[in-house]
Amino acid sequence: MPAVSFQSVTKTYNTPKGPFQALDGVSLDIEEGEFFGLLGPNGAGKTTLISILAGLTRATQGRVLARGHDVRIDPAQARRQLGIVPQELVFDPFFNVRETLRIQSGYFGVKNNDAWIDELLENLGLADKANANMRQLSGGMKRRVLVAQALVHKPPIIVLDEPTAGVDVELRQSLWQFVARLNRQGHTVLLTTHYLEEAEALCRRIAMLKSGRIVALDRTSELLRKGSGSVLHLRLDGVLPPALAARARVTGNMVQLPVRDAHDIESSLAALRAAGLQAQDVEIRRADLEDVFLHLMAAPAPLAPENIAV
Ligand SMILES: Nc1ncnc2c1ncn2[C@@H]1O[C@H](COP(=O)(O)OP(=O)(O)OP(=O)(O)O)[C@@H](O)[C@H]1O
Repeated sequence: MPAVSFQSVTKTYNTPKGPFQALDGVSLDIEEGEFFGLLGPNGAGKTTLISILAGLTRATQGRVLARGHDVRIDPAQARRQLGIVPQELVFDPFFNVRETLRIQSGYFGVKNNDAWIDELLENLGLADKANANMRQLSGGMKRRVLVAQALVHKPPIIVLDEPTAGVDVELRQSLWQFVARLNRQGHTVLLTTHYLEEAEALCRRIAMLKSGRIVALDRTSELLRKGSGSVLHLRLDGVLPPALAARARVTGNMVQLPVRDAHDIESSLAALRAAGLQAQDVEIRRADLEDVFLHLMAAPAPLAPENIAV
């Protein structure tokens, strides 16, 4: 049985301008014990998908199961399987950190949970803040409490929606160490992130969403292998010829050009010379997940579900 199963999930929001389809037939199984990444640009539908899993939003069509429990038919059991770290910081300002975690424990019917609460506080660098009032904490500290809150009932499935947005390097590292440890202990992890290097380092499989559809779903290593091979990095004063500009990523005078092989490198440099341009600081690097991501996001239309390599 998969840890999470999204089955032909569709979501249409009613907006003042009329219906808006945020998800269009998303099907996806996440296996028990997987570290799974959900990537996509702003507005792709990631949070909508997670909100449906969390029971906060209703799918217009389709089914979502958490360890076999339908989030619509059996919401309490489904919710118990999940520890969800939301994107937004929402708290009751009247409690301190320990009280906040005890209340959350009680909500899930977990009693005498102080040993685990202490372990969470320790691992998330919150031990000295246990008695601090929530409103006294910095944004980064509040985010740590959100993570602790999500984990307080030792959920088999941990869902992290952009957990490292606006978080310092120290917390990022300790958070990932802790989540990786929980994953090794058997917890399933579903992560959405804009930090592609995090997804590349942590996730065994990745789904990429674009305009509410899955445009890629594969092992991270396969996505990297199928990606554009290598990338030619160079500095250029001048305007790229149109044929190269169509496939290049340009930031100021830095140009990144996906290349397949030595011949492609040679012909790209020759095209620059022919245009009277002098490339400087030329370097060839292995394509990373960001290159694959940008390549897929630049594609004109998302793939129909039946054309996706699984
Ligand atoms: N309650 C809502 N009513 C109407 N439209 C909505 C609502 N919530 C989300 N949307 C729209 O649905 C689309 C998907 O939004 P969603 O928040 O799921 O994207 P996302 O991939 O999580 O983006 P981000 O990376 O910015 O968080 C967006 O176009 C968004 O504007």
